[in-house]
Amino acid sequence: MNVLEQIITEVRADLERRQTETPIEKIRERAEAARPALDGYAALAGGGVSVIAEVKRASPSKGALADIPDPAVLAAEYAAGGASVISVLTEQHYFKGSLDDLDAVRAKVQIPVLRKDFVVSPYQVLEARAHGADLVLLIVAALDQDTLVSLHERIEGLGMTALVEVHTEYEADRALRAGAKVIGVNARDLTTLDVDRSVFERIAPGLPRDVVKVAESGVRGTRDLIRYASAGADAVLVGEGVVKTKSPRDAVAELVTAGSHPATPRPL
Ligand SMILES: O=P(O)(O)OC[C@@H](O)[C@@H](O)c1c[nH]c2ccccc12
Repeated sequence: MNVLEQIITEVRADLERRQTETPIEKIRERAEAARPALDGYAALAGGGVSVIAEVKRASPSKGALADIPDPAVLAAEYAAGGASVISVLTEQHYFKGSLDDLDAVRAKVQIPVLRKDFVVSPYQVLEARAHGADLVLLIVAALDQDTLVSLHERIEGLGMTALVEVHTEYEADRALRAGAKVIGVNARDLTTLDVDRSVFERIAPGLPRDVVKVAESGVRGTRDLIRYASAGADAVLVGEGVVKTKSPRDAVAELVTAGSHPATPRPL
């Protein structure tokens, strides 16, 4: 089994436990009672390169990254630094996240929040909405085409935005066929965990204009952001590069500034 398959195996076991504890009807009720989702597409499509800042305690490639005793405090720092969206990892074994983290962040910030997990079932989509998510990650490599299409429909049907993650041209084609309007190109291969930033440069130019293009992984500073921006990125998703800094707010602000359009010259 590769890393992605290992993670998915545990995610399915966790999911089964939650499903026996809380029936889907209950989660559906909570999803319907939640405040309507914010517009994730609009948040990312705005001028310049938007920054999605991630609450990430650990990863399978790096192990522990940051303690993050209070994810709400970190998310507020990101928002103050100018992040457009906050990404919250909710996978518990490899990333040390939880739905409690999602709740805490949701209660704190006014900007859209992404549920970052290995979503394989409609139950997880309803859960995301019930916990206030505005965007949900779908990883093409983890899903067959029919499941991808149906999960994508459910996300959009609940008023949320799907961030559809790809790593190859073939996966990008599958994402487009599923109707993806926001596509994340992950520089990290989830089966080997290797990072290759040129993957974005290969795939992004082939995507339609109106698709929001998100460069995921490998942004360590403004140089990486500028490289992704010149290859057509509308947004970057940053985890390690912002969780590990002394001031996450300043780190995000620096990226936001580097990604903003050069000021239009004033007419004399
Ligand atoms: O920490 P980085 O290199 O900035 O990466 C962030 C993000 O792209 C990464 O966390 C990620 C991208 N796709 C995922 C899917 C599942 C879990 C995590 C991810």
